[in-house]
Amino acid sequence: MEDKVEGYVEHIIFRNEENGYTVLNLNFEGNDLTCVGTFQYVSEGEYLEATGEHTSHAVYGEQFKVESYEVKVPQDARAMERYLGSGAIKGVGAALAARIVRRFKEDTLNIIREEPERLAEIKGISDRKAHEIAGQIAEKAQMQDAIIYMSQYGISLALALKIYNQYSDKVYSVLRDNPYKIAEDIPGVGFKTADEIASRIGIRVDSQFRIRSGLFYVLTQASVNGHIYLPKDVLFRRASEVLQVPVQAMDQQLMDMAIERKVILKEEKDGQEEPCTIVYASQFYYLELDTARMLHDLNITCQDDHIQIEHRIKSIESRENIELDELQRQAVARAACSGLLILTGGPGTGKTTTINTMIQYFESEGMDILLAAPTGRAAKRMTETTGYAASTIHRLLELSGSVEESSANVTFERNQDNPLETDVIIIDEMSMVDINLMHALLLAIVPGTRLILVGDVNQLPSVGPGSVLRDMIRSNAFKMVELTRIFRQAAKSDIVVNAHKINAGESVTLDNKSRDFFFLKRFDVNVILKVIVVLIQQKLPKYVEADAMDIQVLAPMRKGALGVENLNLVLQRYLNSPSQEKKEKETVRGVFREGDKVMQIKNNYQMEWEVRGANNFAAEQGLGVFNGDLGVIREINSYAETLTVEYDEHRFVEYTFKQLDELELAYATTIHKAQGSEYPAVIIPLLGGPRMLMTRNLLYTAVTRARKCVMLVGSDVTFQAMIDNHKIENRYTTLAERITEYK
Ligand SMILES: Nc1ncnc2c1ncn2[C@@H]1O[C@H](COP(=O)(O)OP(=O)(O)OP(=O)(O)O)[C@@H](O)[C@H]1O
Repeated sequence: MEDKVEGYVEHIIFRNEENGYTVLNLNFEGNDLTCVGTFQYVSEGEYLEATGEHTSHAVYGEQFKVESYEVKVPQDARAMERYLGSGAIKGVGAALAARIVRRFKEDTLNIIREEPERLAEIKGISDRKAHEIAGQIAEKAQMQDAIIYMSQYGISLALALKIYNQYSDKVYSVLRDNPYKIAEDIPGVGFKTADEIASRIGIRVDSQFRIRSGLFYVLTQASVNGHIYLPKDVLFRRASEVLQVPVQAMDQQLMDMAIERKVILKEEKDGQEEPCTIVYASQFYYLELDTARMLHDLNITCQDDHIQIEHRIKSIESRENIELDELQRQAVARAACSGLLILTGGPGTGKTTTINTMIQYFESEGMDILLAAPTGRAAKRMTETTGYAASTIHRLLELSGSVEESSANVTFERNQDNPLETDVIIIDEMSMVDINLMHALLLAIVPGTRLILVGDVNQLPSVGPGSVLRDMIRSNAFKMVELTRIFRQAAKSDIVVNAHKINAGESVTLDNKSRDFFFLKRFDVNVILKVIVVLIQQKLPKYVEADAMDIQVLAPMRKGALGVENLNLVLQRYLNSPSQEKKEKETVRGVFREGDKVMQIKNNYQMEWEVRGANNFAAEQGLGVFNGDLGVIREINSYAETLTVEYDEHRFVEYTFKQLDELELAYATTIHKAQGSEYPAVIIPLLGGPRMLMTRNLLYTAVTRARKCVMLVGSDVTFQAMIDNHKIENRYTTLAERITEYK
């Protein structure tokens, strides 16, 4: 039976800001009642009239299930006092609320609204404060109305608050005229969300705003897949699928967007006979253009005495007791007299040895050198192999403000106004650097500084848009040394030798006579899973003298029986099975358990870590956990709602349960995620997969992640098919063209 109750919101016990589900205490004339329901907007101290049903809950006892409710303007003096003094109005506490109401009685709210200056009659309230209080009350009412208005179009409370904060009272006209604007203005809101809202509001499918927003959405989506632009016909075709609107309706809108400089249109040959129109989101066009210009400005050749350079290199060789090969020597000499140099080569071709000699060279010249790499793990490896401190590029540029990385709106303290003060900058793992990061890096480098870019162009391209290293090489505009010889030391390793074979498209002998490269032919998913467990639990740790946790499974895909998600479930079950002693935390994406291997999946420069000494004292503290960092869950505390992970070098990081979306199980990871990292042993399950994905450079990247042992498990047919699939991911980029225009 339906009932009505009314009273003040005494206390909000629980609230889900996403869907508005709320449990609160309602107080009416001294009696407390627990109410449960969906409240779009509610705050403590408000007076509610609710319709619903009295129920009895087994654990929580008497409750009122709210069907609908109305927020009432407080009518009597007591209600007003409670409302004002609830803490909802900044600067007004219970005592001040009591004084205000004592003076104005039932007229309090009317007076605040109509003649706010009269509040100043009360001791302790200045004219300014009086207006502030009135402003807050008006604002609250306005916000409440706006949220209720938005809720009729299915807009969640959390989103409604964001929208309101962006537009305040203009929210009505924005939603009525062009709801697609929210996709442009509010971070985290995409075309799809805006489109759903628009359809509920009744915006026409062929509205010009919808078409424009859809075109822009398709361009943005393309950049998520690495592209800088799209050919116009590809853009129209994809937009037509998304919007379900014929291509003919799009030309006019695209022209308008070009006039507004939201997009840039260019005629480009794009590898074809006839030039075709290509479309950039403006931001990307200028990213490439500026990057090309800055690269051009850095690319100066200094006049140096070649004989002296050779002499200096020789003395380093004799001091270090090495003999560089001709190309390595050329690389060092070129680095000495060029503003910009690219050094490439596969595994074991002597890149690190060359970098080390360059460092020695510049040091002997008294120059300052900075080393950096795109990921935390790559930077750590660079530090280990060179013996000099290397940082991430983000850290080098002193990322500020935002927790998020790799998006265009990240800001850096180091930029054109505050450039890096150094003579030489060496960047490793250049293949992973996307156009945003390259642009940011170049902004912080003044011409005259030497920039040395080191990488292996056959690795997978950057996750973010662009293919900077490949395009720079393709432009032929910069000095480059490509190391090709595999050194004797490295040639003993079949990992290195086979990686080069894979890269050259040659067959690899799979007779398991190797000491570090094995192929276990298995064709049944369950058998493969079992083999992987045995390898990690029993065989590999001893073989490579490492902990089971350091053996990394690398899979091509996330989905499927041999995808990362399923592998992690299986491996968690076997390698860290549930037990009384291990606490667990359930999340939407599965269970985390003490002892689990996990990975941080985004850069978080604000996250605190500490190295714990005796008695758990913090012996050292610092900031920053990076995308790809691997650790082990040491403690789950369900009272404090925290989960503690131990990362390399005994760094402990405490996550609140709310931050757990930054973590993922990491017994297995994708090959893409492993880029820039190395592990003592890797296991690569291979059993079919989409041709688009199963490429030569994916296999090459996976194999080159292993230091001591590669263990492939699965089908040799898939393995060979990957070697044969030399389809380099075709990215729509024009950095090479822009560079050439500067030549
Ligand atoms: N000029 C040289 N003479 C003799 N040995 C060399 C020379 N240059 C490098 N090496 C040896 O070859 C092996 C590979 O070299 P290095 O580690 O520099 O290559 P790399 O390209 O950085 O390899 P990776 O990418 O696999 O780390 C090492 O054992 C190194 O000592």
